[in-house]
Amino acid sequence: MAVFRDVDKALFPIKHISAVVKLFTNQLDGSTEPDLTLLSIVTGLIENQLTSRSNTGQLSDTPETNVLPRFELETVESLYKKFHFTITSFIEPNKTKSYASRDIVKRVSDVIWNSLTRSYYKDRAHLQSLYSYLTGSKLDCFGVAFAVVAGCQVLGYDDVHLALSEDHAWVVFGPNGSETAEVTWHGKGNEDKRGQEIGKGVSARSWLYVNNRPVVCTRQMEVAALVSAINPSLNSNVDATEVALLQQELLWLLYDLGHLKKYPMAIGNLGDLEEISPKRPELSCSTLFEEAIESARRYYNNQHVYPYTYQGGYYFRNKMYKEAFESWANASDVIRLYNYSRDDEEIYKEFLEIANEHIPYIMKIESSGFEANTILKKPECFANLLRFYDGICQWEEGSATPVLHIGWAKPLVNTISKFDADVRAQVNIVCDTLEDKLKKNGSIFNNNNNNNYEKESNTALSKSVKDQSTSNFHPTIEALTAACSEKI
Ligand SMILES: FC(F)(F)Cc1cc2c(N3CCN(c4nnc(C(F)(F)F)s4)CC3)ncnc2s1
Repeated sequence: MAVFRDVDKALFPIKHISAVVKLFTNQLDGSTEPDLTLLSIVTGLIENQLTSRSNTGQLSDTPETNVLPRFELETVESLYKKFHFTITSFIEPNKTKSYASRDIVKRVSDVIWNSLTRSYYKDRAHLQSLYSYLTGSKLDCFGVAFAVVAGCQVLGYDDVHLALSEDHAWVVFGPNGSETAEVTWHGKGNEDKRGQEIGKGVSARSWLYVNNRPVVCTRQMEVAALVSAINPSLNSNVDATEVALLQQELLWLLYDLGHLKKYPMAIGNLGDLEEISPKRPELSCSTLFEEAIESARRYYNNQHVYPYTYQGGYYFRNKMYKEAFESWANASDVIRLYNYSRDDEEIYKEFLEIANEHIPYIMKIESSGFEANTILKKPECFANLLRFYDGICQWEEGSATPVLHIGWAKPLVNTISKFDADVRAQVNIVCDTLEDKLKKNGSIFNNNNNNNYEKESNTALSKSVKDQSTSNFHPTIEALTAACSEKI
């Protein structure tokens, strides 16, 4: 069995974060494939020891934060052997160096699936690593997919890779990763689709499958995924500083090696950590959020929402409200081309919180004080808000499941009415006539497949609000702005 290389064994017993960074550096030096099983056990062991109630007292009094409790090689080795035995006792290794088959992938998924604890709280923290699987027989949705890929690596199927959307994970395999397979569950109360191909049904247009633009991982990006999945939370208010520091150091290592280039969420995670405790002043967290957006635009056809909500959240926390509106409007421009489905709850909650918590909070602040430079006087803020709401309306259009309900309307109208008439008047809303739309989008009769022609229509509002740009507002937004202008 592939035991550990001497250069890695020499780092044990691990007592310091720098030893873990060294282990990852060795594993990522390009001499062999990084060992997903080894790295997931080590990070899981550290995370679980430092975030479980048992030893919160021990470490907090050490002066420097990088000290860890001793992690022995034997502990890691015995867990490694246990995983190796679990997988190879059910499935024969790939002696012929062939591609994995759907049957093999499904059987590895079954080994993991059938060895999990019968029923447990799936959304709990710290259930993402092989340490959790091997010591507690518990994994979360991401953890099952990761374990399947690690299991296939143990068997010698190096064509099986992790594919990641913003809220789901599956695997690709075969020549050029041309085959896809579900290997884990998603959400609550949904029948799992393990073994099936990805996104053939109505789910094809749902955000959950990001219009078939997932992050398809290399082995090194799978290491980035396990590092991103490290969860430093001790409880909902406190993080274990050593775990957060370890995650940040490992993300910088992966960033410097170029393994985050095509992984927007990992760059966003690093941006969040840098905002809390900057390690690289020359690379500000706002630059990292911009890089995440650039990556999503360049490699994923701008079909991902989170890069914009990472950036919007940063601006909001730092009271940069005008910039936050622009990020959120850009996030909305992504979601407008999707059809909302029941699997998209996570992103629905994200937009709901922005529309019904963050924006009303900003309106309250901006309209209470004597803010000389208030955003209520800025037409581009009004324009970006309309673009934000318009995207959500268009998201709903042609979807089987409604998005908006009365709870959305009150904050929406409240927000729009906070802008003075003269400010609103500066936003040119020139709507196409129907024949213009026909010319631009082809026959209206092809919209029987749930308004696809509306899905293609581009809202030109993103252009400067001053020029005579045309825009295709959703009727709701058009009516609302018309109602406002009547009030002038
Ligand atoms: F595999 C699944 F199913 F878990 C889907 C994935 C999620 C995720 C992630 N996340 C999810 C999004 N996430 C966000 N944190 N803040 C976010 C924002 F709202 F501020 F944008 S989004 C935390 C990290 N970070 C790295 N990789 C992945 S792969």
